[in-house]
Amino acid sequence: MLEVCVVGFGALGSFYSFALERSGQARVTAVCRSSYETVKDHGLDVDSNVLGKYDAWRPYRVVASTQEAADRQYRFVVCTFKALPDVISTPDLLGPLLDHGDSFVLIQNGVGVEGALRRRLPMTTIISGCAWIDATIVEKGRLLTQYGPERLTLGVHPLTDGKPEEESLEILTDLLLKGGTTPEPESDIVAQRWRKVLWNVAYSSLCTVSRATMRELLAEPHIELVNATIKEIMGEIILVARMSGIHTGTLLEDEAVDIIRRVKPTDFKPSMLVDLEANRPIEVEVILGEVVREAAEVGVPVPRLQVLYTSLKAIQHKLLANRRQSQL
Ligand SMILES: NC(=O)C1=CN([C@@H]2O[C@H](COP(=O)(O)OP(=O)(O)OC[C@H]3O[C@@H](n4cnc5c(N)ncnc54)[C@H](OP(=O)(O)O)[C@@H]3O)[C@@H](O)[C@H]2O)C=CC1
Ligand SMILES: CC(C)(CO)C(=O)C(=O)O
Repeated sequence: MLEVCVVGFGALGSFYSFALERSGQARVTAVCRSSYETVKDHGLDVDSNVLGKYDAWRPYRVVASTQEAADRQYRFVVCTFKALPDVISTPDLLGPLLDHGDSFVLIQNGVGVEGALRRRLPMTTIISGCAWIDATIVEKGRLLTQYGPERLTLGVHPLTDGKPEEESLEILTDLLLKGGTTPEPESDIVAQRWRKVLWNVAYSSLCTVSRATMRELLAEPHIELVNATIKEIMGEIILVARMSGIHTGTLLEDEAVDIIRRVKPTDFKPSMLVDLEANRPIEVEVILGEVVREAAEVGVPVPRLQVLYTSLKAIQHKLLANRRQSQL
């Protein structure tokens, strides 16, 4: 049995833990925070389009802290907490687990999420993943719901000396396939992250600043205006990516057209809006901040991204202030 530690037992943490254990070849130590008592005492109900239904599932081990988890070596330490470098860096959050992982796996949105961990662990394998999935934890941590399809693009983040390490990626892909999910190994995960950030910068930001569901954002009276704005926002990101030498398999321009064609006016809320409504910090730095900083680095003007970034920074400021207030 392979030992796996999953830090952040929310929507994606519990979904991929369930899949990993379903492979029959891995056992998961789940590091929980607010859901610790619930998961330990009652387990988790799963209602997933991809993985099926299950009542009161418990991972192999449930612990309340990274300290408690750090009593053994793990083949994979999987990070499925929100990427919030303006709140806490990934190495600081992982704490003692940094010395207990053969490979670290980041399943998070945004670009540049690997940076801080790579600087702390220059020669350790980091697998980076972008999930295309709609999953949520409801009923105070008791129920995982997952709608529609699931896809997880995975790739090895380059080691500092540029040497590729593919074995861990093969093992992880195999476990996830056996567990019933759809991992897609990619040779250039940085490019994949830029493809995904097109969606998140455009739709997550606009839905969050306007507090609109996709149906409200894409409503008939203003759909043409929204689509034109989305194209301009994506155009800025594409220019930054091009100037930064990001090489995607297909043209980012084609990807953008495809994304706009595929989005549906449903009641879906991007995870950034879900976080805002739940008074939780939003992933503004890894979704917008990194792109805006890269734009400055390569000298590309990004006026539309600046406006979105500034608005979301102000929202984040309020969310963090509320949080400090409630902790007093
Ligand atoms: N949900 C989705 O459908 C999708 C999510 N993503 C991305 O995947 C990543 C994970 O998202 P998601 O699963 O939705 O997030 P959730 O908010 O559902 O889960 C995050 C979990 O991490 C926990 N956590 C945070 N800090 C710590 C800590 N210090 N120690 C232990 N646990 C901690 C949280 O605990 P607590 O409850 O106490 O805050 C929470 O349970 C994000 O980057 C997101 O953008 C990408 C595509 C789709
Ligand atoms: C693109 C999407 C909806 C996941 O598939 C997402 O990343 C999010 O809600 O933040």
